[in-house]
Order: sequence, then C-alpha cells, then structure tokens
Amino acid sequence: MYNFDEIIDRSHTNAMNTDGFRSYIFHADDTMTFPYKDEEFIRMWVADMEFATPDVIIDAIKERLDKRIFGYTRVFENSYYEVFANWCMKRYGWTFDKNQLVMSNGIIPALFELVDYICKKDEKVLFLTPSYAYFKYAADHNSREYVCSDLINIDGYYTIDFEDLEKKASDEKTTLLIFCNPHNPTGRVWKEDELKKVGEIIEKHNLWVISDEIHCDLLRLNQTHIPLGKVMQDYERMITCMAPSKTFNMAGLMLSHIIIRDESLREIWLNRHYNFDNPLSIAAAQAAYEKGGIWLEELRAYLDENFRFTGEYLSKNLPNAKFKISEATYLAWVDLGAYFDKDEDLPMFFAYEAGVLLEGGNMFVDNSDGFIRLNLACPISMLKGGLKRICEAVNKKHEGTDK
Ligand SMILES: Cc1ncc(COP(=O)(O)O)c(C/N=C2\CONC2=O)c1O
Repeated sequence: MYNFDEIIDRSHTNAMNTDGFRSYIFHADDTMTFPYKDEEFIRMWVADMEFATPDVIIDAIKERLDKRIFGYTRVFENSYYEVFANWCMKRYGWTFDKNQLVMSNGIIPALFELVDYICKKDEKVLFLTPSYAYFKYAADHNSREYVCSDLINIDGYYTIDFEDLEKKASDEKTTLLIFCNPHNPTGRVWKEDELKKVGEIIEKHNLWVISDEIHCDLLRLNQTHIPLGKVMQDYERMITCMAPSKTFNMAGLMLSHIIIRDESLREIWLNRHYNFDNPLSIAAAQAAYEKGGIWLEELRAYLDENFRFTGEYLSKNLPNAKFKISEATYLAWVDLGAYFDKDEDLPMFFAYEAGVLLEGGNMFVDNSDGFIRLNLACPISMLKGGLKRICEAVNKKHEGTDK
C-alpha cells in the first residue's frame, strides 16, 4: 500500500507549483503580495501531484545513476518501445508501429512545432472549449488563427456540439483539429460513439488531427480510455500525444511520446530535432510503464475518494455550486456562476480571500466564465483544508444575502 496521505515538502525544489504562481496565474513578478505567506497557501492549481513519484521509478533512476556516465543518449534499445507498446495494448487495446514514435521533451513544445509544420500561414486551428490554454497558445505562437467549438454543458456534463464542430471543420482554411482526449478541464472521457462522430467529421473534411491523450491513464475506476487512433485505425493525418508525466507525476523529467503516422510529417520532425533524450528520464519512463501499474491503481482509488469527498462537501457547503465528478484527470471543474459575476477574477479572489491557489474560468480560452478548476491530486487533509477555505470565503462574501 502506498501512502498518499503523506504531506511532502516541495520547498526549494524550484517547483512551478510553489514558486511559479505569481507569473503564471497573475502575470505578476515576485513583488506581488498577498495576506498569506507563500507557504500558507493551499495549492490546487497547476496540474502536477503532491504525491511522491512511485518508488519503482525512483529506484530505476538510482540504478541508472550508478552507471555513472551520462553521455549523449536516445532510445536505442527495443525494450523501451516494447514496454510502452505493451502498456498501450493492455490498457487501451491499441498500439502503434515503433517507427511512428518520436520523443519530445513535452507535449506543449510538440504542439507548438506541429502547428507550424501542419498549418500554412493562412490556415486555422480548431479545438473544443473550454480548453487547456496551450492549444490557443500553439496557434498564437505560430500566428495562426484559431477557431473554438463550444462544448454543450448540461448540469455539469459536457458533450460535443457536433453540428457546430462540423460547421467549423467545413471551412477549407481550417486544417487542424487539436482534440483533448480525455478532456481538460471538463474531465470528459469521450465514448466510442462520440469518437466515431468526431472521426467522421475529421475524415469528411480531411483534417489533420492531434489527439492529446496526456490524461489517458488518470481515469475514474469505472472508466476506460479509447485512443482516437483506435477508432481511426487507418487515418494517416493523425498524431497521438501521450506521456508518463501526468500519470506518474514526473513532468519535470521532460519526456513525452509523439506518435506521428504520416511519414513526411515525421521526416520534418526528425530533421528539425537533434533528438537526444535525458538518460534518467528514459530509465524513469521505462520503469513507469513496466512496473508502475500497481501504484497507478492505488492512485486512481485515492483520487476517486477525493472526488467523492469533494462532491459531498460542495453540496453541503456551497449548495448553488454545480459540480460533476470528472470521468478522468485529477481536476475538478466547478461552476460558481451562482455566486460570482461573470467577470470576477476568481483566481485573485481565492488567493486573497481564501489563501487557495487555483485556476479559473478566464484561463480556459472561452465557454468557461464563473468556473474554477481544482487540482484534487493531493492528500485528503490538504483537500479538506482547501475546500473549507474556499467555501468559507464564498459564504462570507454572501453573508446576509439569500445565496
Ligand atoms: C491537455 C494537456 N496537454 C498537454 C499538457 C502539458 O504537457 P507537457 O508539455 O507537460 O508534456 C497538459 C498539462 N496540463 C496542465 C499543466 O498545468 N495545468 C494544466 O492544466 C495538458 O493538460
């Protein structure tokens, strides 16, 4: 049994989570002050976990350290591919040809590059909203126009507006769909019928599609991930992005898998990459997929309980909040529209009034006003403290009103 209740001190580790919030959330420098000391904040924002990376991964890194030489390295041994391909087959019933796999030190940098390789200057990038903001930034960074298709929200359960998606996909200048599967921030796990409809639209309009599946292992226990590539087995204009970074809390090791089916696009990528990788990251990733399954199942059970607790706590203490337990990710997407005006800066409110760092609607491109996103990948004691502060701050704001 792993101890997910353990509070781990992350100070002096150059963690984005503890040291990067002023610039990332508030676009401010270190002179920005709050009524709370930095160490007094309860951090529920950036998507990494407060849990120790699995011991099997740490042991693999230590074993590689004992080899004592860290020269130029890339994945040469077939065992790496076999371990990852086996993981995909066992957990998703899907795999891919070894020659389609390239490595990237992150999915964000891969998105930034792929938009440039795929979309001509006057072409557009399409994605669903609310959205992880880096889909927008990948278009902005490359001076490509982006187009959003708003998801339909019915009492906190989000579905794809296929009519709107089709309409936007039919624009001949829209050539790339960035598809988030599972979806951040709504937590949806797209089902086979939904994926088939998306696939039909992609094929009909001959779109390129990047299926960003970074959250695909962080499922509630009753969910199963279906890669888009499994539904579109023969579609060449597809890139699938996966990584151990979210699953095993190793984003700082900067290793992700980009599976590029189209040979000419893969050639462009390889020609632009001096593609060496960090030997410690390779050792970590291989151990994760080879031996991390037991830890992952215990993590999933712990997260399911954190989600259950969150649902109960909010319904008791913030009855007008709308919240559906995410089908995947460790991110809770909570509609506080009943308590705040549309243009309220929610991250600022909760940092000042509750001492909680969280991400808020205006950080998810569009179709997200009045929402907060809470990272639940933390010990239950931390979660209880964060939820208590959040609810007290909202209720204090509304003291004397009927909300
Ligand atoms: C959908 C999605 N794609 C890519 C990434 C980042 O990939 P990387 O470059 O690390 O390989 C994230 C991380 N999501 C984060 C990170 O902090 N807050 C979030 O929502 C993500 O949610």
